[in-house]
Amino acid sequence: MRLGVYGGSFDPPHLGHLVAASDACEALGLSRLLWIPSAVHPLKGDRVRTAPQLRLEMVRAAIAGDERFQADDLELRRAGPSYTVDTLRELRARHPDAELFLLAGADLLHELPRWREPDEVMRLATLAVVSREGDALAPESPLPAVAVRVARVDVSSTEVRRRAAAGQTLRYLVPEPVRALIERHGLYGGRSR
Ligand SMILES: Nc1ncnc2c1ncn2[C@@H]1O[C@H](COP(=O)(O)OP(=O)(O)OP(=O)(O)O)[C@@H](O)[C@H]1O
Ligand SMILES: O=C(O)c1ccc[n+]([C@@H]2O[C@H](COP(=O)([O-])O)[C@@H](O)[C@H]2O)c1
Repeated sequence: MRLGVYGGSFDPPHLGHLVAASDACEALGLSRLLWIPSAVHPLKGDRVRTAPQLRLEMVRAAIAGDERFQADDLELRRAGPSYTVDTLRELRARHPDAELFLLAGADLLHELPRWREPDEVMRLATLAVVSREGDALAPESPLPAVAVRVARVDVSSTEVRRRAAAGQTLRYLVPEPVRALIERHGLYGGRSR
């Protein structure tokens, strides 16, 4: 089985994540893609404010109905920072025969050497670097990785949070059930519609 691993803060999940995940599934021929919200981000730490359980709930709402996608709370069940190497070890133990693909945006490529045990991360999984159409070609990377071309959807969680705080609509940037959760819980300090 070719198993994809998509980790992130997902604060909140948005259409950019969904299009990238869907295109990567097709391009890599994945049987399944696990969406894994981080509990404590190893580098951002407490800067991710929204409660992990709520981010998990938003991920579940975002991917509902797509049988290729599955949310996994394994990082939420672990204490301490959510190191990717620990996640991959756990998945390797759970699926000894699976080939693991770690999806990462091109923006993560330069910070990867600062991750915990980057060599082990690269041994446990094939790094699949998601780059969007129109991106400048990635600078020469010393890391072995496959490049996955995905459609460009220029949305970020930062932009969604900014709009929510400003009371602007989030329609068409996040899936409708995610928008409803943001509204219901009054997330990001605004009255988004
Ligand atoms: N619009 C997008 N298209 C494709 N991939 C994306 C997009 N936005 C984020 N990603 C990728 O999704 C993964 C998880 O990202 P994350 O949850 O931090 O979202 P983000 O939008 O980058 O958040 P923030 O704006 O808070 O930094 C990362 O690998 C990131 O590169
Ligand atoms: O393992 C590490 O040291 C490490 C350091 C930084 C980020 N990560 C993981 O990278 C994924 C994407 O992070 P981000 O910054 O896009 O939210 C997320 O699953 C993080 O837990 C992992």
